[in-house]
Amino acid sequence: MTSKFKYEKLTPMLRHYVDVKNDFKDALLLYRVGDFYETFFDDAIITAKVLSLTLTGKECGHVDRAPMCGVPHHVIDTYVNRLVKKGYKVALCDQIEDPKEAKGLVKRAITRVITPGTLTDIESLENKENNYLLSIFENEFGLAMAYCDISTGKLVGLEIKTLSQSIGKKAIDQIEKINPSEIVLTSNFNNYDIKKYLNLNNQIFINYIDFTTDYENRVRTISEYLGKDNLEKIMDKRLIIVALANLLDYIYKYYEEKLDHINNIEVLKINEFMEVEANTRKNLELTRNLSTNTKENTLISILDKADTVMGSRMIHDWLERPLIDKGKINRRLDLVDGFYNDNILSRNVSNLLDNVYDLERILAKISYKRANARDLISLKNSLRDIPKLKEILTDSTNKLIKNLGYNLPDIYDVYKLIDESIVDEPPINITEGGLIKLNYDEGLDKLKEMADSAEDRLVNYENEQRNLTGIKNLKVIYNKNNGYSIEVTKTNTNKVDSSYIRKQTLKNQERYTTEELENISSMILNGKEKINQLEYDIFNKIIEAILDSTLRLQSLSKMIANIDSLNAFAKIAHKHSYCRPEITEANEIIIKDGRHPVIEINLDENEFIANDTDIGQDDNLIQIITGPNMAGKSTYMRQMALIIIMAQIGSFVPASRAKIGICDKIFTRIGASDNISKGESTFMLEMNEVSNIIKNSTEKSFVILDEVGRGTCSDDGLSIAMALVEYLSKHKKMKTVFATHFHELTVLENELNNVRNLKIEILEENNNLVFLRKIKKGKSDRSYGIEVAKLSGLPDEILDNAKNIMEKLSNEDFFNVNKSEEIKNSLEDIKDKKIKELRNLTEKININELTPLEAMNQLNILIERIGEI
Ligand SMILES: Nc1ncnc2c1ncn2[C@@H]1O[C@H](COP(=O)(O)OP(=O)(O)OP(=O)(O)O)[C@@H](O)[C@H]1O
Repeated sequence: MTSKFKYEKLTPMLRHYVDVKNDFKDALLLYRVGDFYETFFDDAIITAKVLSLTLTGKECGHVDRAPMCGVPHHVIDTYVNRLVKKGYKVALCDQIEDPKEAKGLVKRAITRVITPGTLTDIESLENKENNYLLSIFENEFGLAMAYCDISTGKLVGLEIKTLSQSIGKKAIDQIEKINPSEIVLTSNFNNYDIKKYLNLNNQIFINYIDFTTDYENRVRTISEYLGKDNLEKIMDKRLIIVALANLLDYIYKYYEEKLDHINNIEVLKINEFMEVEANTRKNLELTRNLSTNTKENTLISILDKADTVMGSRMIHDWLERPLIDKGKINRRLDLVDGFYNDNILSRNVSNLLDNVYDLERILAKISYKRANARDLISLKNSLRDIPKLKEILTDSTNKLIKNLGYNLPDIYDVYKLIDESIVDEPPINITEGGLIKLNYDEGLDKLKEMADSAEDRLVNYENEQRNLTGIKNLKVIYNKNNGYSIEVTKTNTNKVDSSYIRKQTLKNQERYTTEELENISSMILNGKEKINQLEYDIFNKIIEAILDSTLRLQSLSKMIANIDSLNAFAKIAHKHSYCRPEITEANEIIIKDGRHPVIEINLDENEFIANDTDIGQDDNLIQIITGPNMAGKSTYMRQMALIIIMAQIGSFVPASRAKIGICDKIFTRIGASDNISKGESTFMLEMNEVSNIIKNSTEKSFVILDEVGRGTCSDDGLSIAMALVEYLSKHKKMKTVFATHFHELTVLENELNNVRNLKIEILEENNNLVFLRKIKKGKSDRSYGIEVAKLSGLPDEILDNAKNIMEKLSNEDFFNVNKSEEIKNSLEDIKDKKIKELRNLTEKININELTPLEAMNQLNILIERIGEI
């Protein structure tokens, strides 16, 4: 508040506003006044600007009016979401007593504080992804994370215990996987790598909370909010206890009541999943496309064919964490197989799931008491077909599918409760009646009967008054401010009865009331008020009853997500002709007719050329791929990695046969996107990544190296690449594919027994290249860079000159003469050619035939051409 407004002189309401604001200085304060949420002073200026609203003013006890802006209460969620998405924290201050009963200023208090991680409005959230609030805690023993999606109730804890120098990197990989919208850190948090990462990713909202050394207090917090069973699960994980307690404290700072749907902590052991580091996830375009940063043309866009949003979120989860346990992978594959082999079942399951809404988020909404009757109807519709789903699954001849059906919890009672109580098309508002069906509550039915008879009385009374006065157009009307009145046109006022009491005079009408009308109207209005209140009470009881079934509903939504995800994998397997991979614990990857799942669907049928892979045995651990630019080297290497990941999340794969030896980690060193903003040069980044691969890979890892060594001059690059392959061959046993334009590397096949050469074939036809895209054993002779550059439309002059220079470079004598002299000569050649062209041009100009304008244009052209020499 600017100093020109003195606190003492403000009106009582604005003084209270300022008091509340002082406790929530970092938030925009929206303050309920009647049917509006209003905001004042500096917050009003910001809010008006961000939301493009009109900035007005309010009398405030000073000469100047206080800056003010407001939004209607029924659309508050939309406005709050917009503010939060722009990076603001918003505090809502509500009226907590009925204004009619208030003596003096209506009591108000903060009821919600909304930040990106605590957003719960279903409409504003990306429904196929979780919206996580993440808490990180680190001490000398390691680092822990606890994260929660308040809009679904998913709560996870994990610990990272590793060498302190690599803890930051590992934590950043997890942050990228979790993709939180908000992070809670303790005030003493000082991990340099993470802080640097968060600074660069400034779209993540950061909150600092006080650090407490009182460990017992942290334990008590968990016990209070999650109960003893959850506490027991993590009793030996002290780091998670602190991170989780901090998270719960933050969540419950603004939710007074216990949130029933946040009731279970899942402990994630990160070494039970395949390690795919952040840059590899990016390079392989698992969930984000490298060029547009959207989901378009990513692996998730292929895999996510779930019918429910819960299924979509589960597929996302699976893709973030591929499995490494053969049994677990096969359990998923067996079920996908079950759906794959029963097309009718798969289609029927899909049709039934299509009617299921976001059960997790509806349940969460019910839990934090923000559900309306329409949400209950969505819940009812989602539950309607569950018995049918159970039936078709248990009817399956496949035992595993049968079990999926048996395990589905029986939830018909919740369906029945909503079906019997809530009208089919209820209003959004839950305080104005019209929610509860007839015959559900005897008391409510009686009140409604009485209200109906009062309404009948009103109709009769209106007729009686018309007869009594002889005024044919006399009407009994109702409006919100004045209640019921008898309305008579001005021309008829002389006919009204003497018992009529004048209430309101309008331009053409006069409005009256009578003792009788007052009686009837109070019967109706009191009746309505009582009905609304009773309906609201009944609605809340229904909510409580549904909340009693929280655990069953949560287990149902998990199972639905699971069934949906497995069935989605079966559907895509059919659609794109994938095969079931054989999972082994051996070290080899054998793929027959493998395809790149994303590139193939962007091409016409059969246009994608399938290729085989055989890697991992003692004699073919390292494969050096040479071939022209554009031939398909990167595509081939990426497709191998994607097929491995797909197999390990339990999906069928784009191939006609695949034997996948489980990989513990996948690393890629692809391309060189500059990282100057992070203070690293392209070459430095390349070397850092290679060094990280060498340090962290095991014999179970799969590594892609794409053109390592190209970030520096060719002699240095080649030397590094060669030394690297030699080192990998002698000291490391991971499966490595290395695409390169250093053809000299292919000599290593003869020298090292685990190195094999592969090439991608092309045809040269009439001076043109035909890409065959077929991988073969052997080495390629040239890169055909100039021919490929020709396809890009580079000017002929450059291409011709490049050929010229290349010929000279390949001439052995070239190294004996001064290189710069050679290049200078070649540049002189170009200069001569240009002078010749200029002379030709001037010879063609006939000055006598040119208009002054044409002469000017010619002059311009000549000046430009001379400038090029
Ligand atoms: N097997 C294939 N079948 C059909 N088209 C393919 C195949 N492989 C690659 N392509 C097409 O060729 C394009 C170039 O492939 P890719 O980027 O893999 O070539 P590259 O050899 O790595 O090239 P460079 O050496 O220039 O990086 C791809 O974008 C794709 O459209």
